[in-house]
Amino acid sequence: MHFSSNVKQFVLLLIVGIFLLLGYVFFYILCNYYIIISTTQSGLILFCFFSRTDVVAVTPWLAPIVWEGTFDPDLVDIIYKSMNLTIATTVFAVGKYVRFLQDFLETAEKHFMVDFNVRYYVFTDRPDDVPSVNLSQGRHLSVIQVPGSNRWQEISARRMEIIQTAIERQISREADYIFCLDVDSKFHARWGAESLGRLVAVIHPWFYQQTRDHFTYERRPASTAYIPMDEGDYYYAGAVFGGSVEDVYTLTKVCRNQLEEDARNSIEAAWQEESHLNRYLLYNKPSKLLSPEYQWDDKKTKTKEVKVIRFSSVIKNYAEIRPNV
Ligand SMILES: CC(=O)N[C@H]1[C@@H](OP(=O)(O)OP(=O)(O)OC[C@H]2O[C@@H](n3ccc(=O)[nH]c3=O)[C@H](O)[C@@H]2O)O[C@H](CO)[C@H](O)[C@@H]1O
Ligand SMILES: [Mn+2]
Repeated sequence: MHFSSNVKQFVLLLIVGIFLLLGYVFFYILCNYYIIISTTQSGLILFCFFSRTDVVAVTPWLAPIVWEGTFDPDLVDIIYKSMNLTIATTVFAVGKYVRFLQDFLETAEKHFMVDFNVRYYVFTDRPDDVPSVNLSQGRHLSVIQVPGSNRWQEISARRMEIIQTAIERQISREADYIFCLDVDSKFHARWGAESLGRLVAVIHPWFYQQTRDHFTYERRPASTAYIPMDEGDYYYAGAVFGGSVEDVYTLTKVCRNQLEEDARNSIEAAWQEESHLNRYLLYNKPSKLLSPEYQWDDKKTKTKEVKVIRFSSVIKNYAEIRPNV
């Protein structure tokens, strides 16, 4: 009798122990892996991948921040490729910046939205100098002539107005999503459908480890791009923004109006359209953020969090390439 009550206690303890162990394993898996079960034409697929603990992968308003290791490229492709989407890509090559087009387009063909319908819209004052690059099936390129300027600040800032007009005239009928990118850049690795969202911005590579007081927002209240010292979420790069064509249309329209209002008041924001973009995104939160993997700078030494550089600005001689200094 005495012996059997000990056995009972032992068995009970064993069961509790097993449950605790299972709970621990379950909790560990929950915290460290994403497990996704998906039904596809070929049946049930189990996706299981390790999550990152060295970077923050979500904003305070619960928008994902896309880092390598926070998504499964195979799953993303299965979901998005069946939708037959078209992605517009705007790129400006005004004046001497046409020289960047070849590398930009050739590397985009290798890495940007591979197997999707892509429409490049190249805005330039030198249409004859646009290189002919072999495009894969489902990919198109339109050249749109725009005026030149003797001020780089104006070329950079006028992009908002020109993109807004191009969306109205053409892009809204031709694409579902849009990315607006700097031309002085190259793709190095996959940039796929994980980047798609309603309103998408990229965290600037020089500021992702900085606190808000170091952000180079426009600080003069006289500008419509003004952000007070105690506000701001991230410092976004002007070289990459995107989203649904509709949402990007609103963004470019608002930024364009604010740039024009500033011009009427003879004030130019510290970083032109980048300042206005930051102001817009403070009050219209992006639904997805891209990590600096999607906008690196070749001048910057790679940091340990950045496992893969997907797109980066090339090193350029500003004095030689820009129309003014
Ligand atoms: C990484 C990043 O966020 N870069 C931003 C930054 O410096 P950046 O040094 O990247 O500016 P930038 O010289 O690349 O100019 C921005 C873009 O404007 C176009 N362009 C410019 C000058 C010219 O003569 N011809 C021409 O076509 C071209 O597409 C270029 O990529 O500040 C700029 C001005 O505010 C923009 O906000 C850029 O996006
Ligand atoms: Mn640039």
